[in-house]
Amino acid sequence: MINIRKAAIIGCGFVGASTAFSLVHKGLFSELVLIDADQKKAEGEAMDLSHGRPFTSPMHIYAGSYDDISDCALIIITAGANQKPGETRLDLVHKNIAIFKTIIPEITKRDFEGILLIVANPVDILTYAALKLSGYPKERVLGSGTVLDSARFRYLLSEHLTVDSRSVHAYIIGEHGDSELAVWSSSNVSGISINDFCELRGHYDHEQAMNRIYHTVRDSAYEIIDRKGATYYGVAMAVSRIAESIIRNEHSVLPVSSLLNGEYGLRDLCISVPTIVSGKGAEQVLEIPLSTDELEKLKSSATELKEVLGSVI
Ligand SMILES: NC(=O)C1=CN([C@@H]2O[C@H](COP(=O)(O)OP(=O)(O)OC[C@H]3O[C@@H](n4cnc5c(N)ncnc54)[C@H](O)[C@@H]3O)[C@@H](O)[C@H]2O)C=CC1
Ligand SMILES: CC(=O)C(=O)O
Repeated sequence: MINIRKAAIIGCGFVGASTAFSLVHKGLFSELVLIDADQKKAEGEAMDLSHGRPFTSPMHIYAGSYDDISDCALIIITAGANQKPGETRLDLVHKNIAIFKTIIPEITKRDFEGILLIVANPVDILTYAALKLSGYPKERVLGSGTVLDSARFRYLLSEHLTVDSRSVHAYIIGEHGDSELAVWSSSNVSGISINDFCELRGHYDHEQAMNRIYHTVRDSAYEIIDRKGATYYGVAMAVSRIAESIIRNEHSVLPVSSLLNGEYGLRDLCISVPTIVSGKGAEQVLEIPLSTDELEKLKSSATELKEVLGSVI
């Protein structure tokens, strides 16, 4: 039986703890299980978060074990090494696949019937690994993908254009990593194409602005890691947004990472493209219109991921 009000977070480091904090504020769940290889860390986070309970909706937060997860509606996996300055996400693959090989069998041993949401990096590779290791139907395993990157993109566009970022509709797709791409061809502000809106706001040097914004988005994690050692607040908010769409069965379109089955001419890998996210998980991958150049970039991003998959799975 699934308890729709119950979730677990596996990995209570910077990202796991910040995700828990964000979920507490959303009030989506009434029970949150925290699991970490370092049990004391999970206990400390559960205590700290619980002390804020008088200020939020009632929620039982505790450090638990895998025996507590079987009735969860959602399990979020943030366990794994993070990037050190100069490391790419793909550099983490061997360490974090080894960690997933211990975590996923613990989950499948229990009668878990909910959704697995992967956040640890490299998220596209680990989402694929979780799918294969679990044997779950493809909808039930998704990665946070480029939801964070797309939020960074919308934020930077909103700053450039002095407009509310919620009115900016634009996606980063592909790998959550160095080969990701911006879908400029359909980017718009409330239906007005991005270049037209730029001109409305007095910006005419499209090429230069597009290059600057794309590179800033793509390199955001490196810039943050260089300054404070890790990124966690942005991703925590992205993850709780995905959780919200799952738990409230919202059918929101979010660029999560999930298994492609021929869409965009790609198959047998997990990569981010706009997807309907509902109580079923990654319910339907959408094929949005792409320019020839964007489709080529998506395919080359997929080729990079396939090469890594070939070396580890
Ligand atoms: N997808 C995304 O957009 C983002 C992903 N990340 C990724 O999230 C992951 C976590 O990052 P941080 O929280 O900064 O790292 P961290 O080092 O602060 O936390 C990792 C936690 O995982 C735990 N852990 C390790 N092995 C475990 C196991 N077998 N079972 C349970 N817990 C285990 C550790 O004890 C630690 O508490 C990294 O892979 C990082 O690259 C980080 C930011 C954004
Ligand atoms: C670390 C990471 O994946 C990010 O902040 O995008």
